[in-house]
Amino acid sequence: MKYISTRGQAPSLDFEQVLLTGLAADGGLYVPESLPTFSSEEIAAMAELDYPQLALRIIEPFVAGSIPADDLQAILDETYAEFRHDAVAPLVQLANNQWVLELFHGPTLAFKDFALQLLGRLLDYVLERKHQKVVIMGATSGDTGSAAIEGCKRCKNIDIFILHPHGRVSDVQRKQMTTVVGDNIHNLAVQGNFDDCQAMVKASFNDRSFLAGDRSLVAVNSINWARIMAQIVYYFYAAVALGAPARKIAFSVPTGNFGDIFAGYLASQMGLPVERLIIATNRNDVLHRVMTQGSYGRQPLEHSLSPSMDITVSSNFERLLFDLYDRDGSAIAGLMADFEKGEISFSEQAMGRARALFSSQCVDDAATCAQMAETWERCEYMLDPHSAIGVKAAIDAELPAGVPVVTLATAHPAKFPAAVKEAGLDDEPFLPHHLRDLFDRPERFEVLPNELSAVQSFMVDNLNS
Ligand SMILES: Cc1ncc(COP(=O)(O)O)c(C=O)c1O
Ligand SMILES: N[C@@H](CCOP(=O)(O)O)C(=O)O
Repeated sequence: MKYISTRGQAPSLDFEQVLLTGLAADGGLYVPESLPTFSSEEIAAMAELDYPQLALRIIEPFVAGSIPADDLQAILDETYAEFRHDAVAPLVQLANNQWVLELFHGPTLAFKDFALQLLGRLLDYVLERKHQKVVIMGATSGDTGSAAIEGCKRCKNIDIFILHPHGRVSDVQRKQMTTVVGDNIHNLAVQGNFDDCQAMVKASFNDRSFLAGDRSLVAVNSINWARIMAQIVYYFYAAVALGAPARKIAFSVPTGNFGDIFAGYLASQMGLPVERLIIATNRNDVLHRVMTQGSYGRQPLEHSLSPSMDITVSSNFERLLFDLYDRDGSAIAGLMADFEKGEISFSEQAMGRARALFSSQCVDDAATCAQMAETWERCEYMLDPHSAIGVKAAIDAELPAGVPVVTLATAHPAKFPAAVKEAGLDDEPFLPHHLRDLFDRPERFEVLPNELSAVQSFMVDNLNS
């Protein structure tokens, strides 16, 4: 399997190379040159597989040539054995044709664990064999950071630097990152917002010269292809459990960086019968504006009750654009250059293609709280604010009668106790046992100004030899 850049000017890479990088040299994002596809019979047969077996079935074609299937299965078994639910990603029914797919049973209580606990192990496997050390740089609005640290903390060939917006992640999210102590783990609280942190990460990938020596810079954000790849699996898992391929399934996906929903798009391109992908945003609604107005522009970032989705530059949207524009790298390079200068508009043809599969909804904080309260009162089911945005969008979506809609429940409510309180729920969310003493653990993090040079100097000064 070869991977090519969305901007058409970078060398193509194999899986091992794409795992060990971030942005392509031309500033684009790597995508597979072609996708594996599954027939209806093959999809029906997936019902027999448990989660790690299904993961092998979906992931193996993307990895082929880099990691032998037996080794990959062992890595997948170990990764998902760590989850706290036998089904790994259980489905819960909230109402007729309304389901949630609980993606928060991993060690750090968010869907990021599905990809990042695997990514850590894949990196460890590859780096050990290559006797290579790398530097990881990642930006987080709260969840990627802890999942990446948890996934990589055992890898002695990695130094990991995670940038989070100072004071803008929940206390639980911050503690989950900053209480993991190790010489190779560095938490940087940047005096800016998530967009600032993500821009610094991208700038560092675009010019890696600040890292003297031969250490490669590796991404843990969803700009790394392996992140997206791992997230395709649970779309198949949920859809098959609800009767695919004999019937179509819709998904509602709380969206920020467009990584999770892009994985759903890929599942549909690989043969899964998907009726609709609902882009559910908080009031940072750049993607909802794309769908309703056909234009994409920068907006001031607003802080909301769903902080992990406080994002206004949605990285992976470029990967979808690449397909919407017939995989024309120079068209994408042109669009992204214009986006740097201001608002861009998309062609009628591109928007028509997008609207054939995607719809969107923006859910503000008041509606988020109302949905959390309604679901709690009706089924005693506690949603986290991000998942509540997905459920609200699922309920409001106009779908053909009888089509089940699955909302991806992307985080555990105990990560966001303030939002649960604000929603007026008469119960508290409890952290699972392994995190019960989280607030007693000592923290370590560095507060840095919102300046690239300060962040890069910190990284260089704190690299382990
Ligand atoms: C809890 C939670 N839900 C939803 C999202 C949105 O996912 P994505 O960025 O892949 O669109 C994120 C992170 O961005 C998240 O942390
Ligand atoms: N919500 C994310 C933001 C980063 O997105 P990613 O999927 O590109 O890593 C977070 O919690 O950090």
